[in-house]
Amino acid sequence: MLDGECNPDRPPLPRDAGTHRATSVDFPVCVVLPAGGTGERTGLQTPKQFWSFLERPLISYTIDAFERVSWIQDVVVVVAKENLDQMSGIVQRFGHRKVRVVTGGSTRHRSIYNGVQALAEDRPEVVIIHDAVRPFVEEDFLSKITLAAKEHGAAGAIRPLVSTVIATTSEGFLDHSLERAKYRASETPQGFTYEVISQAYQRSSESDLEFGTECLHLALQHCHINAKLIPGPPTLWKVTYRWDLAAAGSIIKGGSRFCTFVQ
Ligand SMILES: Nc1ccn([C@@H]2O[C@H](COP(=O)(O)OP(=O)(O)OP(=O)(O)O)[C@@H](O)[C@H]2O)c(=O)n1
Ligand SMILES: O=C(CO)[C@H](O)[C@H](O)COP(=O)(O)O
Repeated sequence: MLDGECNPDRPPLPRDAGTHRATSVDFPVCVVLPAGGTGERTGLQTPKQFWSFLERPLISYTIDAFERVSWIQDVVVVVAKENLDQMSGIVQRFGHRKVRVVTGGSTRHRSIYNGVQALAEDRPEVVIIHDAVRPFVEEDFLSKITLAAKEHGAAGAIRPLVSTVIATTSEGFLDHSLERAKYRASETPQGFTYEVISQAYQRSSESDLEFGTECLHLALQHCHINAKLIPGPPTLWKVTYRWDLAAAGSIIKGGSRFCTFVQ
């Protein structure tokens, strides 16, 4: 069994033990973009991935960020059943040529699992998972995540926490607080060998799929893979609230000048 494969009975390898570190992506890579959510936290009717800026929906900008990368083969976009026609229309209208559209599930994990299953015949070396509502990801960072995923089995973007995380009692009082310097926010893109992500999902329980929020955790829990964590740029942030839609619109309309400002 090679490093990066999923063996739940094996203790994790020491990092970098006996592995060959590639410096460019010269193996098959596919992408899963979960876009099956409703965007409840925006308080808007239209799911955020379908909001348009300069007459183009947000999801199309995200797809474009991946289609521009020559070493990415296929992009599986996962959408809710009721948005399948709309998504197919977007693919046609904006000429997306690497995209396959598949039906999502009731939670983010279930949607991603459907996307991973859609790649069963391709069996790419690495699968990148990236929230459809993080449109500003760049090739340089995708390449870091992909190479680390191939080497370690799993890799993910992290950012410093902006606030301290505290636990509350059921009565709404402080229970305890975490030491902020020890923790990071987990973001996307994340990368996995196909073997790891498919096994991790196959071994997931209904409870994992219903309540879990972290693919890297599934790889740890079910495949004993400690993901390599790579600090990412602030532009990876996830469009979550209405305010974030306004910020995304400013970046898109302001072009690269704004991106340079927020780096
Ligand atoms: N059943 C679901 C739920 C979420 N997602 C996707 O997972 C990504 C990150 O999730 P989040 O920001 O939570 O999106 P929503 O679930 O749409 O937002 P909210 O939680 O506010 O409803 C989004 O691209 C979203 O479309 C998905 O593919 N399938
Ligand atoms: O970046 C992530 C790391 O796993 C996910 O985007 C995040 O966990 C999504 O969670 P939610 O759908 O609850 O916002």
